[in-house]
Amino acid sequence: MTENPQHSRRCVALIPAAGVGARMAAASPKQYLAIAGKPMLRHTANAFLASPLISHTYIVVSEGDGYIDSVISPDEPGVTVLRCGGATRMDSILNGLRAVRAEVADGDLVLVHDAARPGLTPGLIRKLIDGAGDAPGGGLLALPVVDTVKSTRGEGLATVPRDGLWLAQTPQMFHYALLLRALSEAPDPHAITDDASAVEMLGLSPLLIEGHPRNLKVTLPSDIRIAEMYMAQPDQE
Ligand SMILES: Nc1ccn([C@@H]2O[C@H](COP(=O)(O)OP(=O)(O)OP(=O)(O)O)[C@@H](O)[C@H]2O)c(=O)n1
Ligand SMILES: C[C@](O)(CO)[C@H](O)COP(=O)(O)O
Repeated sequence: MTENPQHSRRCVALIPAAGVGARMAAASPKQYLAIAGKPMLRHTANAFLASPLISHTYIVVSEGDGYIDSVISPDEPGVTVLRCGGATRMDSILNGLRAVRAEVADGDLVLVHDAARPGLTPGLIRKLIDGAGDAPGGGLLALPVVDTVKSTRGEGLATVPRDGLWLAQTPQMFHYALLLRALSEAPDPHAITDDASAVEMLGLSPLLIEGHPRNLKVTLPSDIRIAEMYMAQPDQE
């Protein structure tokens, strides 16, 4: 039973999981690497399946993906695998949005979340929906920058003032119609690395909701042990 008493709109998850994990340089795509005894993607899907706020979860994988059926059983309730992954993360998300057009209403909230962020919890999902579910520009989990930021973009080394700087996480949550429009109209979708950027290009300002370090994106081999440490502390947030 999905908890949704005060809204007619539903909340659905869309997990882009069609990457190759080049920076991880593993034998399989990183979303299938074992973390605390389970494939990374299983942890990520479980966070949404355990949330009473999420009506359905869609997972976008590459057309020739040979791993997914051993992680998500084809008849598993509450989750649908879409074999429409694209050349980039944004292509995969846009393909996924178009694939579910008949099942998702324009006013439904879509929570786009990286398969590579297995530390997500139902508590963080609720925090995002409660904090930004009614915001016209949607919202995303993010962490304020706590280190000094250096830049080598210009001549020599420069320090970038860190006040007001945040590191974007996912889920990034928007009404279905807005996100579909933003990604479809983005002038150069391959130049943007997150969904909020496309929404910002429409002149909207998604709300930043403080996430948690456990929700890190597992990108490099050194991230695996960090993720496993957090997996050992279930539902810390
Ligand atoms: N064409 C792509 C590229 C990425 N992703 C997904 O987007 C998420 C975040 O991307 P990233 O961490 O960059 O994953 P990869 O692209 O696999 O990693 P790399 O850049 O190291 O190859 C991941 O869950 C990844 O599976 C996707 O669905 N389709
Ligand atoms: C969407 C994201 O996780 C927000 O930080 C990030 O932009 C993904 O970047 P990647 O290069 O596709 O991993």
